[in-house]
Amino acid sequence: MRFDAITLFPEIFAGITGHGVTSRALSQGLWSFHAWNPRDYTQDVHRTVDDRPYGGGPGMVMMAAPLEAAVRDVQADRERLGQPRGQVVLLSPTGRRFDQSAAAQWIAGPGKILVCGRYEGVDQRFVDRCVDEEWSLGDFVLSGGELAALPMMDACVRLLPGVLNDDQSALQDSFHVNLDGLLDSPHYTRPEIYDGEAVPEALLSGHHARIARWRRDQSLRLTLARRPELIEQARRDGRLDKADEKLLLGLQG
Ligand SMILES: NC(=O)c1ccc(N[C@@H]2CC[C@@H](O)C2)nc1
Repeated sequence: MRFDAITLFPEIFAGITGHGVTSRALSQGLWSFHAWNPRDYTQDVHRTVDDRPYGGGPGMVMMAAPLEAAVRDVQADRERLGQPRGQVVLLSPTGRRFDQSAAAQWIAGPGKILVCGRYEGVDQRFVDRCVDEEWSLGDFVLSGGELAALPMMDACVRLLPGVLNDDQSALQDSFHVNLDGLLDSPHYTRPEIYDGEAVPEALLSGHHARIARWRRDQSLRLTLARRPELIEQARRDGRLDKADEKLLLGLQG
């Protein structure tokens, strides 16, 4: 999977290219990353990438020309390497909401070209001419598209075969956040007694079926309390078994 980022601050991407499982996966060739700075595609001595908004208003807007020139260079680079084109994505609060199923869809494709805006936004003519999709991390405003692109890239890379091996954090079900779309159960590690607080006895039993049942019950309780709609979704998808339904019946009364 190849990710390209059009960004004024390539160093931000060190957050995933330089640390942790995503960094190791990069060095193993499980994915690739290239940053392209619009400032490198300016013609003037001041390397201008932004200007004041027509119609007035606060702040600055990113100009179309440097952004388009960068996107065209990415596409030419992919073509030169015989790689598929890849969709141009603008990170924006007005975009479609990213989630785990979006990550699963993204990794099925050739890899996105992520346009990371700064200031108040980007010239609409660039959007009309070059952008295929707009995606949002959530209903909030960030200082730059990079801060939405990073988590999306991380969620995708973790799903690639070979990135998370079996004994790392629980294998991700490709459709939902944690094991089959329920919220994760609580985690504990040494010491067994922490400031007088013990680890739940089930987890010390060494009885795998009992441990799995305890974790499942914890997930169901937490999901019912915080995200009941995920219970409904699991029920519709037929992912709740009889023991699950029995527990839920007891909780919901
Ligand atoms: N919720 C999000 O995913 C999101 C994405 C981008 C963003 N800010 C950038 C800065 C200027 C404009 O290009 C958009 N804020 C929020």
